[in-house]
Amino acid sequence: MKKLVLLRHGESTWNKENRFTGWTDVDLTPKGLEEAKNSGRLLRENGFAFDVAYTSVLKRAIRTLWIVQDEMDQMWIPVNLTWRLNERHYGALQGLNKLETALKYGEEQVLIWRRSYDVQPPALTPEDDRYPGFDARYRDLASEDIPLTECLQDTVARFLPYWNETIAPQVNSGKRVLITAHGNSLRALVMYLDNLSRQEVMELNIPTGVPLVYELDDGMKPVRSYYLGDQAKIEQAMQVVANQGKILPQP
Ligand SMILES: O=C(O)[C@H](O)COP(=O)(O)O
Repeated sequence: MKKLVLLRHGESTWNKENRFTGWTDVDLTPKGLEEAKNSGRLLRENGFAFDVAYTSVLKRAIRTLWIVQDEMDQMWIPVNLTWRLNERHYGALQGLNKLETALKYGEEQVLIWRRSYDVQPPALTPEDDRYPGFDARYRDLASEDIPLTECLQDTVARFLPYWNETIAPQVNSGKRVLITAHGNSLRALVMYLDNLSRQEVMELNIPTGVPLVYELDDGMKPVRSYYLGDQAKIEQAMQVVANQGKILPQP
């Protein structure tokens, strides 16, 4: 049986402030650091070990990986960083508070921006300070690969070739692979692995800092997938993610 572990980074400062983040390079909060440490501990206690790891070029995912490696005493494994695992680019929404955006544009519109498969959020202009083309880490990208905004379909389109050409062959050859990435880049992968419809993927919310284990057969088809940890708490954490763009009655 082939095994693959997916891990969304721990809570970031902008997760805590409920802001659309996308490619903004924010760091982990103390709670996020703790979630990363806990993930590493859970993986170690459950007998996991890795041969190779993949992550994005954003520090919340990179730091989560470092903490997991440290906790597992596996600082030595090869680590590959790729922009193709970055969070979905949230366009001109990046930096805005999700609740304030729902109050301004309506919950329905925010749900469409967050979870529809093929509706892009409003785009940045290339003059915007937030345009990734100004950032040294993307200087070798072709300009058509640098997003101004992305819907999930765009994220699937930039990530899947990397999965097929680089990560999947490693998993297929029996290497134990860890991917630390982001809510929506991981939704793109889960959609592909579990063959989810556009409708089904709308309901998929991945919590921060909880390892998601996939067991795959020889044809790379998932036989089973499960989160490691307290299942009731994980359900709650998924609901928290789902609720981020909702206008909820005050308790
Ligand atoms: O980029 C972000 O804001 C988050 O990492 C993911 O956000 P979402 O759950 O609102 O898509």
